[in-house]
Amino acid sequence: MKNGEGGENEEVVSLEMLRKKMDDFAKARDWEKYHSPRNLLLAMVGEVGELSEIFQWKGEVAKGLPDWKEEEKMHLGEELSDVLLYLVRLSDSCGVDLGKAALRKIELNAIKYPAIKHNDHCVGDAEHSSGKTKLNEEN
Ligand SMILES: Nc1ccn([C@H]2C[C@H](O)[C@@H](COP(=O)(O)OP(=O)(O)OP(=O)(O)O)O2)c(=O)n1
Repeated sequence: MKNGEGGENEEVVSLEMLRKKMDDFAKARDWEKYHSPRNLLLAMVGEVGELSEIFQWKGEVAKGLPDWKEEEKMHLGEELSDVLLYLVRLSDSCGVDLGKAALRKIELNAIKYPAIKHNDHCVGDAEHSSGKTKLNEEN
């Protein structure tokens, strides 16, 4: 079922749900011994490579990928999922609560990069404007 379609089988996907499913998956195959932090990191980087290959040589692509075939989007979803699942598993294997860590990081980002008031001509405090912020403003 697609997101937003409704229906009684629709579940909200949480990081905790993915963490538990990956744990069950590894236990059921006796793969816990292979799921060390280093192995999981390398596996995730490999999947980032596979994800990159999908975009390789295509040039810039429009947001929402309107020109892509359904099967290409399905493949993209699979590679994005591989990266996410290994990241979730890596975090678990390191004893890091990924959801909590990510929320905290968003708060830290907001302090480091204060929001710009709407209708302001000033693009932000020069002290806080990083190269990245300036690049985004130009796009
Ligand atoms: N030791 C392993 C092997 C696989 N997986 C899980 C996590 C990933 O979601 C997916 C990765 O499987 P593959 O290594 O078969 O990679 P792909 O699905 O990308 O297949 P391929 O590389 O053939 O395209 O399976 C895992 O948890 N632990």
